[in-house]
Amino acid sequence: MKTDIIKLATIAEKKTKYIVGLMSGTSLDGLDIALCKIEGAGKSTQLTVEQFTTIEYNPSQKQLLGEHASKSQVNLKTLCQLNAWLGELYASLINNALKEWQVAADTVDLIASHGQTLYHCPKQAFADVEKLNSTLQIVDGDIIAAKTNIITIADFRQKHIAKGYEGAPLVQYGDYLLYSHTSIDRVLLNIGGISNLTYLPKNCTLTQSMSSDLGPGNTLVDQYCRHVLGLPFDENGEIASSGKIQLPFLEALLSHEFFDMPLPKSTGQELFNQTFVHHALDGKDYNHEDIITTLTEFTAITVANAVNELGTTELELYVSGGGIHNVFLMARIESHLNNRVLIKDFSQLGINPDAKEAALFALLANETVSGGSDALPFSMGKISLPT
Ligand SMILES: Nc1ncnc2c1ncn2[C@@H]1O[C@H](COP(=O)(O)OP(=O)(O)OP(=O)(O)O)[C@@H](O)[C@H]1O
Ligand SMILES: CC(=O)N[C@H]1[C@@H]2OC[C@@H](O2)[C@@H](O)[C@@H]1O[C@H](C)C(=O)O
Repeated sequence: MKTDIIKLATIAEKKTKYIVGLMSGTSLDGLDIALCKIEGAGKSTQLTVEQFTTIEYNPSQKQLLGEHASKSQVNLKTLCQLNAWLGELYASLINNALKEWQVAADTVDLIASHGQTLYHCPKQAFADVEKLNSTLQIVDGDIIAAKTNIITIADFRQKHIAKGYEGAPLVQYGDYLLYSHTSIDRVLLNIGGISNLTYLPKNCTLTQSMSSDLGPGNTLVDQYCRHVLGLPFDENGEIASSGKIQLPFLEALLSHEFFDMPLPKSTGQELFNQTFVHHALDGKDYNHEDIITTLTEFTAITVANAVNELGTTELELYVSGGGIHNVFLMARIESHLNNRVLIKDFSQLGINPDAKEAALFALLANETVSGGSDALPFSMGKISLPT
């Protein structure tokens, strides 16, 4: 036991660390594994993604996760089993990836595990939750640590809650440390299941930067494709390109009170789901294409509105997340930005956009172990030891 603590103290002093970051997002598509080389800490951090893979969940795994994610009622027994089973699954996927990359486990300093969000409950969006923000990510760090023999830091969002925030987005910290610029205003947009952005005004401090969720990214189209059309998603936005925008439906979607709340805020599929779409449809019988086109336009408008409301005229906008592959969505965002903002691919910042979120958690683990309070105001994540 003490040897693990001494090892952790040695790791904390290392100038260069190898940290495996893990992320499984709200799309429930698979586990992202990023082996990151991290030099330094705080504002002098340099992060390189050395290896990256996404291991897609198989259909029965997706179904099991889907049955528990964002549901107000679940089977408690299977939830309990899921927590342990995901730990076993993650550990075996990490061990396999390291083997494939020919990386010895004892050269990896830490694993940083986000876990699977099952429920996200910020108090400002839930009338029945008067006093507390709460969020729940499962996958037990002890199982990952014991089965990989690597010290694991997991469950990053609870400290954010404990410090009075909503538990999300956490991306602000990584974006600020890695990408803030002395003379350029930057916006880093991520379009995953839920969309979010980080605003980094030129030469900003952490408190002058801001991250917020913006609303549904791909999740409503994904859910419609999956449940109604039997497709995983709208490949390249082809269905959206073939339909018409239905204005009454669009207006009903945009009338959700989340969009009246000021930034920063956070959300999830607890609010933006099939039931929300059903209410917005209000019994109208549009064809599938029109529904998908309108849902995609809804995402484009909410994203572009948030960027426009920042009030910055000259900025660099970098985009990551699976939504970048949706050609129709990206064209509509550009159009709602009045084509005055140059949209850049996140890879121009030197990182594979698909690896960005997994790398963020590697960076947060690095701060927890080696950071000073001059960089981030508090540590995040709980430490699990292998022995
Ligand atoms: N070729 C493609 N064409 C259109 N959409 C795509 C394509 N590839 C991925 N996507 C979209 O991207 C989604 C996955 O995005 P991503 O992996 O960024 O989400 P996530 O990380 O799970 O979500 P979050 O960031 O909310 O946690 C898919 O579900 C799909 O909607
Ligand atoms: C509760 C939760 O898991 N939120 C995720 C989700 O996926 C995107 C958006 O909603 C974001 O707020 C967050 O993830 C990113 C990585 C974050 O915390 O910055």
